[in-house]
Order: sequence, then C-alpha cells, then structure tokens
Amino acid sequence: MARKVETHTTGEESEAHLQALRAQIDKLDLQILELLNKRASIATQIGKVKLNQGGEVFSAAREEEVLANVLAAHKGPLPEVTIKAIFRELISGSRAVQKVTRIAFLGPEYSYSHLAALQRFGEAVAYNRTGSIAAVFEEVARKHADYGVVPLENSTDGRIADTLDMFIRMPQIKICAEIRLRVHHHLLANCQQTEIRRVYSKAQALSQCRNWLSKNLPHATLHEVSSTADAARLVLSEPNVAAVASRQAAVRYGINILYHNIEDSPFNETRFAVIGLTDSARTGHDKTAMMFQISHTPGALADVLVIFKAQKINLTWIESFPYREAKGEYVFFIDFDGHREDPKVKRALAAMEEVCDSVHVLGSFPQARADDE
Ligand SMILES: O=C(O)C(=O)C[C@]1(C(=O)O)C=C[C@@H](O)C=C1
Repeated sequence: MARKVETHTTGEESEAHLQALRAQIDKLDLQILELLNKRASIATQIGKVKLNQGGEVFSAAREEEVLANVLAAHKGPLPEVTIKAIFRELISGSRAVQKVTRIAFLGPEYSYSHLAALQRFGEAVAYNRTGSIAAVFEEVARKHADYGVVPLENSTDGRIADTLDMFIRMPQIKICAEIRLRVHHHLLANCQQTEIRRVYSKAQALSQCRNWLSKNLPHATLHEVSSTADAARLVLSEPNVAAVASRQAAVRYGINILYHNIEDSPFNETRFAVIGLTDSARTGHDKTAMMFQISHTPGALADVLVIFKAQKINLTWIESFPYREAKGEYVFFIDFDGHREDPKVKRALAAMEEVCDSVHVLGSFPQARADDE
C-alpha cells in the first residue's frame, strides 16, 4: 500500500522551498543569457560571411526556417505565442548586431502598419515613419530604408489601391515577405459613451466597424482622418470625441478604451507586404506575387487561369486594377502557392509570357502564418 504523503509544511519550510526554486531560476537565467549571447556572436560571424558574399542581413526564408524548427521542437509548457515573441526579438537583435535594419512604414507610431512591422521585425530596428504609402516605396527605392511595410489587402475591405498603384509605378520594387496581422479595433474616448458626438478614424477602420458604430453610436458623426493613430490624438484635443484605433494607440496616448474588439467581422485581418529591392529564397512553403496585362479579347483571362489549372497551382488572390496610363486597360494582380524557382511555377510563367501582353513577377516569399496561428 502506498504511504500517505505528508503535505503539511510549516511557513518556514515553504519559504525555503520558494527560495530554492527561485535560486534555480536565477541559475537558469544566467545560462540562458550566456546562450543568447553565444547565439548573437555566431550571428555576428554569419553577418561577416554574408557581407563578403554581398548578401543581405535580413533573410525572410532563413527566419522562417529558424522559427519552424523551434516551433516543431516546442513541447510547452510556455505558450507558443511566447516562444514566437521571444524568438522575434532574438532574431531582431541578431540582425542588429550585424547591421541596423532600416524599416519604412506608413506612420504615425502605433498605426496598424507600425504594429505589422513590429510583429515581423521586432524592436531592434531603426523605424522610419512616412506620411504615405508612396513615400514608403520611395524610401526603399532611394535606399533610405532597407525595407518597407505596406498594406496589401484587408479581409473585410479588400485591396489597398495606393499600394497596387505604386507597384505599377515602381516595378523595381519587390515583395520579399508577407505579414498577416489580426486587426482588432477599439473605441477610445475620455468621455462617456452618451457624450460622444464625433468618431474619428481611418476610412478602412470606420468601414470595418460600420455595423457596431451605427448600432451603438447612432447619433455620432463619422470622420475620416489619415490614420487611426491621428484619430487617437484628436481625442486629446477635442471634447466629446472618440477614435477607432488600436489598443497600443490607447496606451501610447493615455486614452480609455470604452469598448474592445468592435470590428464587425471576427476574422478581420490585414495582409501586409515587406518590400525591398530583392525577393526571398525558396523555403518550400512559398508564395509568388505577380502582375500581368492581357488583351481585350474574349477568353484572354481564361487562357491565363487555365495555365494555373494545368500546372495544379493554387491561386490565393486575384485583383483587377485600372491601369492609369491607358483608358479602359487593366492590370491583374495574382498571388499563388509556390516559388518562382519551382519547376511548375517556371512552366506557368513561361506559358504566361506566351498569352499575356506583359508579365511581371513582384516576388516570391515565405507564406506568412497568421499572428494567432
Ligand atoms: O542565418 C542568418 O543569415 C542570420 O543572420 C541569423 C538570423 C537568426 O538570428 O537566426 C538573423 C537574421 C536573418 O534574417 C536570419 C537569421
């Protein structure tokens, strides 16, 4: 028969037990610290090799592989989200010991573009906020920034026209990674709900909360401003005003959150592109983005789609966009599974050259995980 375990402990014994456990944590922390710095020293050496080869510090493909290795081996008890956050900052620091990466985004701080950039690049980065999506492209083209973060599409509102327009204007800009950001909107105000007369936000954010706002604030008028962070700032300078913005903006500007998660769709997500001057190496879980033009003849688009069907390539996105240089002309944007170096993708691209007026690959890049996946 098993012996009865004595569970009763005195206050002194339990205090001693606590101290012993904390001593174990102190010891482990020093070991972790040593390992972190060892890893950073190796990253410094990698940086020198890459510099000699003329390569870039940031490798979306390698970062994806590092994270996939770690997550595959992870058994808990720490939540996966914690492991991802730790490794995000670790890799961010490993890049910084090689070279400080400069990232341009559509500001101000704590806009959703900024949150997406932080999610992908972490804190050890020189962030450069700009006033427009066009300026993000220009900063990258002029090499004032190594990479830029621009919104591509939202699950509720669809494409971001300014970004697609810039890809047409600046075909030298490539997509080297994508970021999927779950977008949660909150109602920020420093007055009572019944006192709110005006609600400020970016057009897309107002549209993504349309039903909630009309149901809960039927007497308030809605006003578009250039960013959700600008909207938050207006709450500080005007009376009886609310903003639809992020939790981070509420913290940054010291505003109360009256309601959390007021977006109409529970799956509200924005997909961002990381843009640069080169795209990404193959990982085996990649996507390719491209734009093409076809003649105005019956079946021209079907001829293109049939190529993807024949090669068994899954299309993940398609948009037609007016071509501003010529009336009535359109540019098609598509994303599909696979890397431009995969044999079946190469065959599809060669076949497209035959049937399209113009074909331009925007880049191949690792498929992003959703930030809550
Ligand atoms: O493997 C590299 O190329 C590194 O520079 C190391 C490292 C990392 O910390 O794991 C850092 C930056 C790169 O973007 C990819 C990976």
